[in-house]
Amino acid sequence: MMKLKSPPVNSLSLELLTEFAISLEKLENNRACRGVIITSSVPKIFSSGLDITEMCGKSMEHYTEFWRAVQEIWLRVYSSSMVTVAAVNGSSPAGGCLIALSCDYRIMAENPKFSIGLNEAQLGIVAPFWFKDTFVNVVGHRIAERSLQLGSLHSAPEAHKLGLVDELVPEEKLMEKAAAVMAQWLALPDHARQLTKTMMRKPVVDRLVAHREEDIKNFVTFISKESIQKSLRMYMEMLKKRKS
Ligand SMILES: CCCCCCCC/C=C\CC(=O)SCCNC(=O)CCNC(=O)[C@H](O)C(C)(C)COP(=O)(O)OP(=O)(O)OC[C@H]1O[C@@H](n2cnc3c(N)ncnc32)[C@H](O)[C@@H]1OP(=O)(O)O
Repeated sequence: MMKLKSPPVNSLSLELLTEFAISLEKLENNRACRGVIITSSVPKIFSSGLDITEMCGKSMEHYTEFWRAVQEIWLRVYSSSMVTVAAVNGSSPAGGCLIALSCDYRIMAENPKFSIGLNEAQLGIVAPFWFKDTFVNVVGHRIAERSLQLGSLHSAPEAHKLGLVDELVPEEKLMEKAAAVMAQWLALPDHARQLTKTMMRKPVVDRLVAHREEDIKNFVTFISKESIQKSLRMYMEMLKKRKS
């Protein structure tokens, strides 16, 4: 099991992304480990997505390093040879949702206050093509298009209805259910499951691998624009005001 543990809201900072990638690599290289459940140790939050402070007021070099780390975590989770189950025990916007979408199966706590989705448009930013591809592969084109354009965050019941999460369970049953799903997936021979997963996901993975440097350049150019920096600053202020 891998628990995201970076209070208060599991923002995906460069540090957390790097630790996460190293842990996944260790598990991937351990032949005895055939599956991983990804969850959070922060109450009510799975992950608040990318750490916005990593994308605000920093140097081009920093944005480059940060975006490479975001790409890396997606590549590792999406193309993992292990069975990956997301036990979504709280809200999971944007980058948090991407991690869940990249797993083989998503179980979410049945709490209507928890929300999940790719809300980038609400921040005035655009979800990159590989976020979009991952989303389309889970929910289909029409639902992804509407949800992405509106930057929708869906409540847990709505997310289940849309197919964004596979199952809802009472919060206290989440880990038990995740373990049961894992056992079900692990009952199959690894090689058949792994080859099938690769066949289904390879085109999307290959697309980023082929355009990785271009994608980094696009991100750095986009995020460095003063208009985008202003949108992100305003969004952070809104988050802080909402609190007070
Ligand atoms: C051409 C290529 C273009 C590429 C463009 C870029 C694509 C970028 C892709 C992905 C983007 C992202 O992932 S952006 C992150 C989006 N995340 C969100 O919108 C979530 C924002 N947060 C919330 O809605 C809430 O915080 C919460 C629901 C997650 C939790 O609510 P709660 O009430 O429990 O907590 P607070 O809101 O009080 O937050 C506590 C504390 O954390 C700070 N915070 C929250 N989220 C983030 C974040 N994502 N990054 C950094 N900091 C965050 C919040 O401001 C509070 O800070 P203070 O205690 O200092 O006030």
